[in-house]
Amino acid sequence: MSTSLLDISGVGITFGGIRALSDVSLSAAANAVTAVIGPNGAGKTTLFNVISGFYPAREGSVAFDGHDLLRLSAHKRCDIGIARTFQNIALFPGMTVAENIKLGAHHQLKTGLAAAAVYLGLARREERALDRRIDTEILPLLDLEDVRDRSVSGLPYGVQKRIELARALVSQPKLLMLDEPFAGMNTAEKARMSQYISEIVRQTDLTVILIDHDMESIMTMSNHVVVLNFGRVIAAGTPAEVQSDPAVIEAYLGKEE
Ligand SMILES: Nc1ncnc2c1ncn2[C@@H]1O[C@H](COP(=O)(O)OP(=O)(O)OP(=O)(O)O)[C@@H](O)[C@H]1O
Repeated sequence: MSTSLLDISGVGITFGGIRALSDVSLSAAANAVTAVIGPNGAGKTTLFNVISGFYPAREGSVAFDGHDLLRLSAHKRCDIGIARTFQNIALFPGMTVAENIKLGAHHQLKTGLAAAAVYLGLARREERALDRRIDTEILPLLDLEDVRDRSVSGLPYGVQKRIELARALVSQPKLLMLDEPFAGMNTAEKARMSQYISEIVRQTDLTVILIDHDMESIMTMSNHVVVLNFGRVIAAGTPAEVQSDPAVIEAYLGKEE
């Protein structure tokens, strides 16, 4: 049996009168891909915001790698190995690809990039080690070597999404949360992105939890799928299991009269 890295149990959250999550429990197996799907407004983003610490959940518990996550600040959650990408591209267009990726590690540098810029001894060594890791590990992993020194602006959308993935990976997270990694992509870009994610999970000990609406990508690349509807878990299992689950079919297609 696979061990889980993230265990969510009985999480609930209410905004005004809206019950966004109700008694949500799920586990993300270590070194595997768990997808959270569901119709619009089902609570997927809210769940991500609870895990990453943007929303405070007062009901339930979230255990991550031996930590009681709900007690920790969002910043501390980054420090213990949780990274996240966002639905909309949030790169700095005037900076190079390597510079953008480097920003993903800034909170880990003891000396900070500002100090590194003035070449203090420790800062310089730290920055060199980071540059080396980006060049030897991160860029090859995502086939970004050729665009290393290119400005991000003007690069194709699919490449920019890969740079975001690289920026999230540079902090060497244990858990990577991907918010709609396939949104806005064409079929070829989606296929490449799902191959990259699968390959990274295969080559490293990374655990991925993602939310998206693209069923084809999710069903081909996920090990485990959790379905939310109206803030509740209505199904969980392998892609084949959830696809044939009557509650899931009803949530997406509506009940036949
Ligand atoms: N900060 C907030 N304040 C008030 N209501 C919120 C807030 N965040 C989420 N909600 C509500 O919680 C419910 C779940 O929203 P959420 O964005 O998590 O759904 P989702 O599954 O991510 O939807 P989508 O697929 O459309 O992105 C919705 O009714 C939404 O309006």
